[in-house]
Amino acid sequence: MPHPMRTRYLLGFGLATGIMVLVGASIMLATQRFRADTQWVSHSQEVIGRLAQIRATLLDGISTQRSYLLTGNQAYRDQYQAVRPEIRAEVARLASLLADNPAQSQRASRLGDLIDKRLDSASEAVRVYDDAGLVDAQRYLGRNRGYELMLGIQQLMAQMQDDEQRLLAQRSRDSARSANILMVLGALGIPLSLLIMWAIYAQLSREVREREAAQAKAEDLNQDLGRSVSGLERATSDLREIGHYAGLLQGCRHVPEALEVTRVALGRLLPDVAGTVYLLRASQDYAEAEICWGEHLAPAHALLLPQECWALRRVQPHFVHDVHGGNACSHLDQPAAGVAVATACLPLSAQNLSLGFIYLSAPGPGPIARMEIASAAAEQLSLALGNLRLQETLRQQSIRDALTGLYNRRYLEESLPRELSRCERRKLPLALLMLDLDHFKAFNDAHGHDGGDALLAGFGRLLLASCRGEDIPCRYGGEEFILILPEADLRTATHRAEEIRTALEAMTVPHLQRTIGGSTVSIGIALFPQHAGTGDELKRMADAALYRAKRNGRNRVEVAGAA
Ligand SMILES: Nc1nc2c(ncn2[C@@H]2O[C@H](COP(=O)(O)OP(=O)(O)OP(=O)(O)O)[C@@H](O)[C@H]2O)c(=O)[nH]1
Repeated sequence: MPHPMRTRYLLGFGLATGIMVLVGASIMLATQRFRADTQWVSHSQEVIGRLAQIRATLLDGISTQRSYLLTGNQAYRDQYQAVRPEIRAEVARLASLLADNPAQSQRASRLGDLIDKRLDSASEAVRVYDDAGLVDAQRYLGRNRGYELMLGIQQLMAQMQDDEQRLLAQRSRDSARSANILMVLGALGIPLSLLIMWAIYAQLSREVREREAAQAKAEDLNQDLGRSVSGLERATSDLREIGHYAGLLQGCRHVPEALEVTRVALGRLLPDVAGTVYLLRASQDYAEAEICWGEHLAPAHALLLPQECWALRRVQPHFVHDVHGGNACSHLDQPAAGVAVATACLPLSAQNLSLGFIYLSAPGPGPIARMEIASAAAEQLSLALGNLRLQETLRQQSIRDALTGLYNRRYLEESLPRELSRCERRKLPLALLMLDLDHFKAFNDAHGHDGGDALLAGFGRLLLASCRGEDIPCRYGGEEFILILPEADLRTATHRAEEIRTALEAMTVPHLQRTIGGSTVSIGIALFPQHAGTGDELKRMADAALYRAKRNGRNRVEVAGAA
């Protein structure tokens, strides 16, 4: 809490407490005063009561004395005798009650004297009656001042009573005023202190609410910050992953390796997302699923036409939040009803050439999270695939003969020793076929150099078509070719050579709106290790066999050392 605010609250509490203490003290004083006033009221009432009692006792005593004088009944005499001490005691009590009021006290003293005198007179009448009888007693009564004394007593008592009545009225007023003060103090002071307390409480509550709101806001900000920090951490880790992935892609030597690296990287970056990489064939007529990870809720066809995918058609990412909602690519199979599936197709392209796309799917409805990272990965993969294609093209250009598509002589010189040592290690044979088109000069002369090229290209296609994966067909130079058949024995090699020879006989190639053909080939075969142990020797032996085939009439197959 800020310092000025705390001071204000302390002042407020101090004020409220002060008012409460003041009100409490005032109420206490007012109560005491009220009690005192009330006691004075009772006191006055008691004085008035005592006066009435004294009057009644005195009259009773006089009346009893007269009854005795009239009847002579001793009982009246005894009763009268008892009245005097009783009255004296009452007058003494009255005097002690009025001790604090000098005027009334003086009157009480005078009253006592007058009553004494009046009772003395009455007692004297009794004595005369006892001594001389009723007539003397009546005479005495007629002479003495009993009546005046009684009148004086009555007047004095009336004065005292009036004075006490006045005091009573005064004290009642004081008492009422005290009660009013009490009421006012209670009615104003307590609500005022309660009001101050309530104001402080309201202010405190408001501040508590404001502080809670500020705290909640701070917590929200904290959470936002936490989210930002974890987002940043995630982004940093994603960048690291993407960087690592790009580095691995750069190191890949061929496409399958790049695809495997992609499978692992995207599987880690998008853990709940299934994916497939499709690559377009070189002819661009079909896209084929090359590698996949996870389980697609909306499976896609393994082979599809480019127009079946929106991403391939528009060369733009295509996102679908729920395949049931429309706009899904037609290469997708519909998932079960009620199962929402989100999909994304991210195109792969490099050097303005469409290479394929990445298909991703996840439980929907979408969008699939972290698509920016998938797009970054797709870009990296596009670059890598573009580079690998370029490298492959360059490599092919460096090892292939442009006219026939066969391996060139340089590749032959590199691969023949390698294949020989591989077969040697595995104790397997290797056949080398040397092939030379017959009368090619005459063919050139008949159909022109372009016609000769068309025949060479056609023969290249024929050789490639007849080869297995491990065979190495090469254009050795001009119209001369070498075919390496690893693991082939004499029988296989001869059979393959015959197949090629007969196939060429039947082969025609289109040239200048007509077909030309009818060419033949002579083939010499040499076998490792049967005929030679090195590549050069093997070529020499095959060349010798070829020479023999030419010499023996061409369009035939000869085996080294068979002459
Ligand atoms: N069109 C074309 N002709 C080529 C090419 N390379 C070599 N030649 C020709 O191939 C012919 C080879 O002729 P020769 O070596 O005399 O052999 P041949 O005519 O086939 O006769 P035999 O081998 O004895 O059957 C030459 O006329 C070369 O000019 C090429 O790339 N294209």
